[in-house]
Amino acid sequence: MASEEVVEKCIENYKYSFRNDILSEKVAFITGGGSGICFTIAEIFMRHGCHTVIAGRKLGRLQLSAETLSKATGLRCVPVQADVRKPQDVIAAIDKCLQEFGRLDIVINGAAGNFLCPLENMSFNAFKTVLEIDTMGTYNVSKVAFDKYFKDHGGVIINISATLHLRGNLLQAHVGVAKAGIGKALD
Ligand SMILES: CC/C=C\C/C=C\C/C=C\C/C=C\C/C=C\C/C=C\C=C\C(=O)SCCNC(=O)CCNC(=O)[C@H](O)C(C)(C)COP(=O)(O)OP(=O)(O)OC[C@H]1O[C@@H](n2cnc3c(N)ncnc32)[C@H](O)[C@@H]1OP(=O)(O)O
Ligand SMILES: NC(=O)C1=CN([C@@H]2O[C@H](COP(=O)(O)OP(=O)(O)OC[C@H]3O[C@@H](n4cnc5c(N)ncnc54)[C@H](OP(=O)(O)O)[C@@H]3O)[C@@H](O)[C@H]2O)C=CC1
Repeated sequence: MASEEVVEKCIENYKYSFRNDILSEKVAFITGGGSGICFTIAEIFMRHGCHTVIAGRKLGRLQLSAETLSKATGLRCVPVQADVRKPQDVIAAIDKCLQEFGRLDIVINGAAGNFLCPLENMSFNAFKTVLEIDTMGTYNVSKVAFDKYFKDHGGVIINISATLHLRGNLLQAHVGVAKAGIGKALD
């Protein structure tokens, strides 16, 4: 692990609002599950009986997060390196999930990119990068999950959006556009 990496922490004294086995033996594929909000989504799913695959670009952090999650919950968490902008990575990652668990029930599209930048200073590539991660990444993962498993077995896709696109938002026009694409086109 690189020394600057933040070690994600699980919830202390987790209190159940739903039955603790409500996701028993289900499998969730969670992009962005190595950190932040989606790490905690993975944790809560696991506390309710769900095995998980967490996907992102930084394998070291994913491995550490998977160990932390499995230790806290007693469930399996498989870390997979994949850049959601690259269809071949996504195909390999969903294949890995199906090899490990033989099923897929839930996809969480949480991988995202953001930085604060006025539009007047933003490069072509900066704007494109955020759209490719958030919007195209969501499409890529959803398409592969559907083609490889959901088409025949059904399943649930949850896309993590934001409220940035509902009104104008200073310094985050790129993310507003990307999240609007998720909200309007893919829901
Ligand atoms: C929430 C804002 C996030 C960070 C800002 C920091 C502090 C926040 C302070 C206050 C917050 C205030 C309000 C927030 C309110 C609401 C938030 C709502 C929604 C949040 C949505 C989120 O998605 S949060 C998740 C954030 N997490 C991440 O972004 C992690 C992953 N990010 C990355 O990997 C990189 O940041 C990346 C998105 C740039 C992608 O990496 P990579 O593919 O390696 O790309 P690069 O080659 O590095 O860059 C590609 C082009 O983008 C240009 N670039 C990169 N950073 C900046 C920058 N800071 N400003 C301007 N341009 C930037 C880069 O130069 C490249 O362009 P070129 O033309 O040079 O090629
Ligand atoms: N934080 C906030 O205030 C808000 C967040 N959101 C949304 O919630 C979700 C989680 O955000 P948050 O927890 O803050 O962010 P984090 O920065 O902790 O998480 C972003 C995750 O996305 C992964 N990721 C980024 N780019 C790629 C890529 N190209 N391929 C695969 N994985 C990638 C990162 O992993 P890695 O670096 O390993 O690739 C990281 O784990 C996002 O969808 C965000 O837009 C919505 C509203 C507000």
